[in-house]
Amino acid sequence: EPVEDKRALLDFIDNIYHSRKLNWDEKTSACNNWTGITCNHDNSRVIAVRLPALGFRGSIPENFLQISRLSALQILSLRSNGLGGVFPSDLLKLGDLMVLYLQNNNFQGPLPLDLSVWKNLSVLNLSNNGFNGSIPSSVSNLTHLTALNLANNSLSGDIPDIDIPSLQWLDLSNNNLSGFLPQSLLRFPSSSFSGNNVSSEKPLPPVPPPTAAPKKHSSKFSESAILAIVIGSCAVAFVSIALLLIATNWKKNEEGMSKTNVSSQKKEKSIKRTDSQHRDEKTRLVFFEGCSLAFDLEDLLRASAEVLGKGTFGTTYKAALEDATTVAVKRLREVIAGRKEFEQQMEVVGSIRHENVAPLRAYYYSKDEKLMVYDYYSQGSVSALLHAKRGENRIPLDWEMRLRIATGAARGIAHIHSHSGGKLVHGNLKASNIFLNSKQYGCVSDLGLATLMNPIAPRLTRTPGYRAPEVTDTRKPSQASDIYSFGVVILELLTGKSPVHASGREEVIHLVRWVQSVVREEWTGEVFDVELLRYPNIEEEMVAMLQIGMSCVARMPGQRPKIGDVVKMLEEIRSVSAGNSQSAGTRTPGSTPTLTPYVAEAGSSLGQN
Ligand SMILES: Nc1ncnc2c1ncn2[C@@H]1O[C@H](COP(=O)(O)OP(=O)(O)OP(=O)(O)O)[C@@H](O)[C@H]1O
Repeated sequence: EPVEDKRALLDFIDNIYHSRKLNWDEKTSACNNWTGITCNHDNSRVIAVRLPALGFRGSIPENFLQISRLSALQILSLRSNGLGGVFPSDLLKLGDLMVLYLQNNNFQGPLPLDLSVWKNLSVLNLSNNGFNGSIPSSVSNLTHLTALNLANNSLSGDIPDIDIPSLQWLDLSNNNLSGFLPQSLLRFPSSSFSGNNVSSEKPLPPVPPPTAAPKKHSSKFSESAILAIVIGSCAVAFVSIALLLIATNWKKNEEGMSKTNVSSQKKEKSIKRTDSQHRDEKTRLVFFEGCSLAFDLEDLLRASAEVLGKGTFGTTYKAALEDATTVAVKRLREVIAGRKEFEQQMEVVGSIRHENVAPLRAYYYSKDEKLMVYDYYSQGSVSALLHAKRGENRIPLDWEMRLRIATGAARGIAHIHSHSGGKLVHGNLKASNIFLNSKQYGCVSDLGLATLMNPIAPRLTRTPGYRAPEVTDTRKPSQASDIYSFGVVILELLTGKSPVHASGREEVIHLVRWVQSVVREEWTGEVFDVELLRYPNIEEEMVAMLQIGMSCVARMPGQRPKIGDVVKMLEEIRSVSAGNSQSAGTRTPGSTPTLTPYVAEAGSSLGQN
């Protein structure tokens, strides 16, 4: 047990107001039981203290770090608390510190003049406080710094020449800084300095791009590329520790246990000591794009991880990263694929960049844990947008939006279907896997997992109604079955009904069969969502979309259109009607396009049911 470290922590917590209770008890093991505490491999020292958003008030007790107490600390997070007072000078005793998060507090006064004690510091985030005075020039002595965030303070004066080649992420915005930008900082985007009075106009020779800059896009992953990205730009040890801890933490939460996984701590230690050849399998967190550098995932996830829902393939969590970014982390269950196959598939999925496909940002694979990290879509999925109950902050989806959702999603699917030599299949299309991109077009997510999963086990949780009739537990999804599932989504957008839903008479209705039978009875108008009836002159467009949806759900895979044709047909809906827009208001009754071919097909497929 790290007796002195434990004492220091208890002194700290006893002398500061905090609104959230901690389970720190003198009699229990700090290394194994205490929230927010991580120890080294033999539990002799505390190496990380993460206490975000605990409702601390007041200033950090002075001198709580007497000689040698907590001196092995590498990670300290006290972010998002109400801590005030001047910069806690005790922290300058922590010579091993690598990550310091004090953002979102009420600290005041100047920054310490001499920062050079932090010779290993990699991430420093002091943003959103009330620090004033100038930025100490000793910042340049932090030669291992990769991320520096001093945004939203009251810092003034000139910006010092922070010539640190390892620095990849810098934010000094919204202070009172002035003067000229030093040459060493011209490589950072202007947003790093916005909200100040600094000028970069001084004529200066151009600076070559930094050699240690993160690789922005990486679609091909050699071992060394993965390492370069992860170690070079992301402070790998922290992120991997973080993931290990999230993993154990989530497990803990689920199992109601509160035991820290000591063996993973041992692994974490070995990760830091070893190089690529000896990399433990648990270090494999792979980012697909230059990652945000202050990415202390564990710290942030633990503060605000929230379950978004359970799906076929696992549970998805919402997690806040660094204050502004939020990600969705999908924790996969029932993966039957081996490591190699899994990684290969992730590489394929992660290399897809298209505005209508939700980008996979990172993944993590270990024997016990498989995670996928996506952007978080705050508007929620199309399923949520369509089916949320009235009053639940629901914005009704107007017709334009439904058209954009269908068109965008179809373009995304077309991109997926053209990938990998035309062999890639989405495999899990449904409204809860379609989101809105920044242009408010549909954007498909969650692709390419079907081949990695146990086809039998997830049956219980599979959302019914989207699966093409030919897809069975032994027959894997195909591009044609994607088209069927997408057809169901189109029908869902048109009818506002879930693919399988209870009718008033407690009867289960299958959307596809219901639409087919209504159309066959020539009551076409009855299928459309009542919410759409308030928009004038859209019947023609709705009927055109219904025809597309119905062709996609044809019973025989060979009869379904290819996605390229679906995209074209969807795009034509608008361009045709845009051309007609003048006459639309004076359209004569009876000019609605006929449904005859689809009625015939619907009839025959119903017959086969
Ligand atoms: N990136 C994201 N942003 C916002 N919400 C998301 C994100 N990814 C998933 N969700 C939501 O979280 C919930 C759970 O998603 P998840 O993908 O785990 O299950 P699902 O979509 O219901 O089923 P499946 O596992 O078959 O995809 C769903 O409501 C989904 O819309």
